[in-house]
Amino acid sequence: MSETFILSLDQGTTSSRAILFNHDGEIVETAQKEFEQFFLHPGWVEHDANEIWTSVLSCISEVLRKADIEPSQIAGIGITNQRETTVVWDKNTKKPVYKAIVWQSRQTDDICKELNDQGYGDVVRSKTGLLIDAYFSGTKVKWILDNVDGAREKAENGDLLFGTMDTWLVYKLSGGKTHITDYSNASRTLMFNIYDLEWDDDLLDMLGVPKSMLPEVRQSSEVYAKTVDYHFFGHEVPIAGIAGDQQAALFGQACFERGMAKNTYGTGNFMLMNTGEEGVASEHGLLTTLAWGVDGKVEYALEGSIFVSGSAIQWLRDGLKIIEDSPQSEDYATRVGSTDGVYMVPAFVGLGTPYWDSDVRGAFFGITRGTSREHIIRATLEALAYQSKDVLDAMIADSGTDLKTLRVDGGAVKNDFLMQFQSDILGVPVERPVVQETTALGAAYLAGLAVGYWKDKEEIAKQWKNEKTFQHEMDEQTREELYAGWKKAVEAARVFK
Ligand SMILES: Nc1ncnc2c1ncn2[C@@H]1O[C@H](COP(=O)(O)OP(=O)(O)O)[C@@H](O)[C@H]1O
Ligand SMILES: O=P(O)(O)OC[C@H](O)CO
Repeated sequence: MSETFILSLDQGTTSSRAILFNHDGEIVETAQKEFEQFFLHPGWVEHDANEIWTSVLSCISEVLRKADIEPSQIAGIGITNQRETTVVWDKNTKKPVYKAIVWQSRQTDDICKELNDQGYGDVVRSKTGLLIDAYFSGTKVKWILDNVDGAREKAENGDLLFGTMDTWLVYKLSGGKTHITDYSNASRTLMFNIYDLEWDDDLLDMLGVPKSMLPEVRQSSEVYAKTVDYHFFGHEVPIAGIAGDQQAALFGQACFERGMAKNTYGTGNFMLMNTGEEGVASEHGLLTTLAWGVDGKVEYALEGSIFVSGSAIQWLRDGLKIIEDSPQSEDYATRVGSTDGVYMVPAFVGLGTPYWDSDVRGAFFGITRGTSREHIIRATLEALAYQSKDVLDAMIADSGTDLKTLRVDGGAVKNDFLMQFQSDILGVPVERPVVQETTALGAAYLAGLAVGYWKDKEEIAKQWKNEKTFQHEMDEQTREELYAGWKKAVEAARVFK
């Protein structure tokens, strides 16, 4: 019999990927396609859901062609996705009624302010583990129903469906037969009660969203549907795993024990700590979220969400044009011994954890006549590490446990300077795994468990391999002084609004 593989579809903020994994959890082949970002107004970010769908299809055919395998050799498909990004479509035409509103988009800030002023904050927090912020899907659905001609009426007639990208892709792959999501994605919508594990009528009333729009919520590892055959040249492949990308990365990093944590450095930065079968309510600006539903039970995580990290490096490249590509940031940063007191606060779309301040904007501090391109670049990289220190401090305070090591992944972890500085500023070792595509790997594992490709979580945990550990070398006094400077810079940026 020929070898079989798991196909993982990673639908991210800036690109879609298809990655084939083998039984050892190794990458066999990858395909990637970027798609357009629409910035209609300052602070708005939108995607074309149809373009996303075609980008995924083209990645699937490319990966099969490059790996030279038959669709019958795919044992299962796992899907992982940029979370919260919201698409609403008409079930009769199967076409979106508006662009997909991206997680980063701030177009619902006013709706959020109004809901907060009406005093809904506490009830939202106690039911969803989130706070009322434009980041989450709920107010994005409301915005579409309020602003697209005829949308509310159609929604009330039961003609419109809502989904995050996982839901949209399963719907398309199944030929419009299956309208589902998983616990991890549902927990980011602002409409799902993470303790009762049900869509919440009070929250739906608050937002004016009809229940008929919502997908059925399923486990993160089970067979939901089969692909309609024409996408896979005559073969029906089981779609067997779904998780939001950050929860999938937690799974791919094998953080199965309570207290284990990972940090992903992509467009934004997301640190998640597994808190087991107990949802821990945060008092320090973290989110409580569902990690996954596997084997009939759900597990929870504490999460710190930072909106801008790798995208600040992209801004150095595309906005300031002072580097040609992201990896070059490391060359420049290491040409100077320090930033000479320069700090950068990358609050391009406000600040997430732990500040939750949507009005603050980015800033540089401490600039002198001697400040060079190298200092500016180094300060931007260091800001990524300081933001993660803010989150880790909140996590330690909320969970009451110190972190032994931090597992890292995402595009920017290839930057050794950043990883070393991260370890120095946190005062904990940073572990970079061999397979850094942990998001895709996590989704592959979830699908593989459902179809019996892997036996259990123990087998998966054994596959995790460390590529490099960054040990902290900075003395405590320097760490404290540097971090105190960051705190001052953030506070100063928050004053300037
Ligand atoms: N060597 C590097 N140093 C710093 N940042 C990097 C480096 N390589 C990639 N990045 C940043 O990582 C991000 C891409 O990471 P990725 O995980 O692919 O993001 P996403 O899934 O959010 O689209 C980009 O913002 C890019 O600027
Ligand atoms: O697409 P990424 O990797 O930037 O992840 C986006 C997050 O899921 C947003 O919550």
